[in-house]
Amino acid sequence: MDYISTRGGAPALDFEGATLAGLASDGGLYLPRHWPRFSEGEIAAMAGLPYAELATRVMLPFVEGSLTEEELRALCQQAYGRFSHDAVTPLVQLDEQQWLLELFHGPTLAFKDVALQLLGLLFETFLSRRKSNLTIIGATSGDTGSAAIDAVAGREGVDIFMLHPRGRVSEVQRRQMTTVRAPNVHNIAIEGSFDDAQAMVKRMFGDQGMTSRFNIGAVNSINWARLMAQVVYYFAAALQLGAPHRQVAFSVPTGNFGDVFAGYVSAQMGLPVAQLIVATNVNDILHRALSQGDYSTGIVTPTATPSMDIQISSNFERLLFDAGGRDGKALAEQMRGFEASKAMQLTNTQREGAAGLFTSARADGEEVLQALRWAYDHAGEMIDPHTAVGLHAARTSEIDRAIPVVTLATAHPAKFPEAVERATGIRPALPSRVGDLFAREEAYTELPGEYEAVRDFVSQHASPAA
Ligand SMILES: Cc1ncc(COP(=O)(O)O)c(C=O)c1O
Ligand SMILES: N[C@@H](CCOP(=O)(O)O)C(=O)O
Repeated sequence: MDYISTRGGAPALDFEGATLAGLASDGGLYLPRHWPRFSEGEIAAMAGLPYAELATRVMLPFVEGSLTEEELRALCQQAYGRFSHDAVTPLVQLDEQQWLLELFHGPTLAFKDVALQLLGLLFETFLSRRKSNLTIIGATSGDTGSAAIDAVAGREGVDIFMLHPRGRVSEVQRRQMTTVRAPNVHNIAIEGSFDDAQAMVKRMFGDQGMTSRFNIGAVNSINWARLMAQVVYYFAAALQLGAPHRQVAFSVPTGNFGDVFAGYVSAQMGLPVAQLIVATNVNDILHRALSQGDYSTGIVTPTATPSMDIQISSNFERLLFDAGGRDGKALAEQMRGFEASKAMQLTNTQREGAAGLFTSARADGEEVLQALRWAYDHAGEMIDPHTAVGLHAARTSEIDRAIPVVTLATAHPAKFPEAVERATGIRPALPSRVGDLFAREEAYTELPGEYEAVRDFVSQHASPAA
């Protein structure tokens, strides 16, 4: 399988190359040249498989040429062996139509672990083959940071520099990053929003002064391997609910558009996905883009769902490319316009391509609290506020009653105790597996929201390319 850039100007790479490259050299994002498709019989044969085996079957076509089936299986068994639930991503029923897919049973309590536990192992495998090293530069609104740090802390040949927007992540999220003491982990709090941090990360991939000295790599969902691993749990959920013989809809709390794009990929692979609901908080650029074609940014508003306080959604570019006819040159032009004006209109082809599968909804602060309360009062489930954005969208969307609707439960409620307590009156306790988080000492560097400051810090602390 080879991978092409959404902007048409970078060389095609194999899976190993795309995983280590992170972002394409033309500023685009890598995607498989074509979507592998399973037959109905092949999907039916996946029912009941243990998660690591299902992951092996679903991801195998994507890693062809870079990993053997046995190698992939061994990595999946190792990655998913660290989850605290045997099912890895268990499904919970809320009422006749509504379901939750719990994605927070990994080491750092958010859905990011599902992909990042595997990505850490993929890096290790590929770097040892190449006798090479990697300088990871990442941006986080709270959850990617801790999951990536957990996945690579102490690993040979990898340095990680993780930028978070100062004061805009929850205390649990911050501590999960800043209390990890390993010489290869560098936490940086910058002034500004997640979007500012993400823009600096992308700029570093295009900075020749940096790329000539360091092997820059990505752990954000700009890295294709992240999305590939997230496709698996759509299969896991749909198979339990009767796929391939029954359609299933998903509601996905959305920020950077990575998780919901993984759902789109599952549909391209043959999973009977009836609908993907893109659920946003008041930072609703994606809701406006999908409902009106208007992709124009505003000021990022801080909310009780900080991980989704994002306006520039990296992976939306992947959808615009695929649903818009895979015209890299035209998309590069469109993205250049967007980068200059921070606004663009979707073309008719892009809107029609997306409309087949995607709908969208937006939840304000009060609606988030109401959804949290409903889950607790009605089904006895304590959910986190991001999940509540998804649940609000699921319950207010018009979907045939015969189709189950699965909301992705993207984080453990104890990561956001204030919002949960406000809605339910109960403060959720941290699971014992995160240990003495509040007793540990924190360490991080504060930098202004200026690219040059971050670049100089990375230059001083990273290991030169090997
Ligand atoms: C808890 C939580 N929910 C939802 C999201 C949104 O996911 P995505 O960025 O893949 O759209 C994030 C951050 O990405 C998150 O951390
Ligand atoms: N919500 C994310 C933002 C980064 O998204 P990613 O999926 O592209 O890594 C976070 O928690 O950091």
